[in-house]
Amino acid sequence: MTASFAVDAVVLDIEGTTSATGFVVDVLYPYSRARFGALLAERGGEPAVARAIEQVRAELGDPGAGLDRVEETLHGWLDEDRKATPLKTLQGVIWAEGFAAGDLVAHFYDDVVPALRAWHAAGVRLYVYSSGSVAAQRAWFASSPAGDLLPLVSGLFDTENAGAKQEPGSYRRIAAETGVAPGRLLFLSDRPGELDAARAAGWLAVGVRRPGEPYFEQGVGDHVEAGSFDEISVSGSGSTV
Ligand SMILES: CSCCC(=O)C(=O)COP(=O)(O)O
Ligand SMILES: [Mg+2]
Repeated sequence: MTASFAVDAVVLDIEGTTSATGFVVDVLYPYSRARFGALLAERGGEPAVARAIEQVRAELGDPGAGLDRVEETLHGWLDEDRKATPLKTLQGVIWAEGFAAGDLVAHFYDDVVPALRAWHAAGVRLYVYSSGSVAAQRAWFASSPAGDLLPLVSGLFDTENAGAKQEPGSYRRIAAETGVAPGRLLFLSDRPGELDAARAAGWLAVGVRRPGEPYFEQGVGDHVEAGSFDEISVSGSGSTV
């Protein structure tokens, strides 16, 4: 069954939606875990790293926490898969360098890249909204197995520049930033709480429910659902794909 939408823009979640959670957890997380210690010890003077360290200390309620405690906290958040902004910032720094070095290549489900190309060709703008930092998103889309997908993407949003993904205010902020009316924005995500927040902000939303993903069994609540991007038809300025 295909779900059809007339919209000006599609906003994409990454993990569980365009890409496999298993890849993120099994490949990207260990890559960052092995490098946090050196990043904190050697590059604490860089603005993004310094800000993230301060944010971890603030979360701990301990402004004097040493770097060992900061690193231990990051590892604990990784174990919990907590989408904490400073964790994501530091992962983004590490992953961007891993992608640039050719150590990492992003994962996209097979149905995703053809759909993104078709929607973009139909005049629909594409945005990303992920808990992964903007730096991580940029590197991810630039390093797909199908080549650089960034030319397809009009903008990138994360929990730092837009806010938490389960808050309707974040979606209002993104709508204002893109200049697209809420009813002409379609959000694709695997998480019901995110879909609820987008809908509360007046957006259209589709729950992407892929077998094997962590949220597959739970489902997407009362949202329209799709098993892949092949089941989503989007019409932009003229054509339908
Ligand atoms: C390239 S972003 C890496 C994935 C990640 O760390 C993450 O937290 C993704 O979460 P999402 O909001 O896309 O489900
Ligand atoms: Mg997700």
